[in-house]
Amino acid sequence: MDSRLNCTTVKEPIRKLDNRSDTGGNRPLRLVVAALILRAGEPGTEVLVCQRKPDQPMSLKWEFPGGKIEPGETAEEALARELNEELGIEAVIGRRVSRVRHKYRNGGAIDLQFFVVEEFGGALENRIFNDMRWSPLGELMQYDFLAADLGLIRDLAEGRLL
Ligand SMILES: Nc1nc2c([nH]c(=O)n2[C@H]2C[C@H](O)[C@@H](COP(=O)(O)OP(=O)(O)OP(=O)(O)O)O2)c(=O)[nH]1
Repeated sequence: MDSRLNCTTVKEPIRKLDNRSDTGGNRPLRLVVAALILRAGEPGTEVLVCQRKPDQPMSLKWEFPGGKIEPGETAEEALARELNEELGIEAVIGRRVSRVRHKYRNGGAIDLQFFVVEEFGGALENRIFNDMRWSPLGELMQYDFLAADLGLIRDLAEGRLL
């Protein structure tokens, strides 16, 4: 009997299981907050969209500014801190409009909450993004957004959320 063959047949399912856990199975859920920063545009509302840098994971994808909640922070505190770090503004965090859970193939699972920001102090400054633009809500589908954002993007573009 060929024991090496047995070894191979036993190993294969184990490798498959390991891959499956890479998709988020046993990694901690990351709590993330992001902002829909709105302004009155012509003819309708515009929202700030940001592009990830070429050297970041999920490079050049578009997202909303924000990041992970740190221990001891509320969602609103975390978002205000991230917006200050990323854009140099003092944001007034408004109502939460959406919450989704998503599993990324290599990055584990995230719990993502979106808040509206209609007021902020200071001048917007791009500190970390590859690009940043004001987009009319109806044009959001033209950007290559992160997968977790796609449901929200569709709702915003079709006027169902705001
Ligand atoms: N800020 C933000 N993050 C988002 C959005 N959609 C979405 O899936 N994410 C994901 C990307 C990241 O995995 C995570 C946010 O983490 P982060 O901003 O603190 O750090 P990061 O991109 O360097 O990610 P990481 O490598 O540290 O996990 O949430 C979004 O609209 N805005």
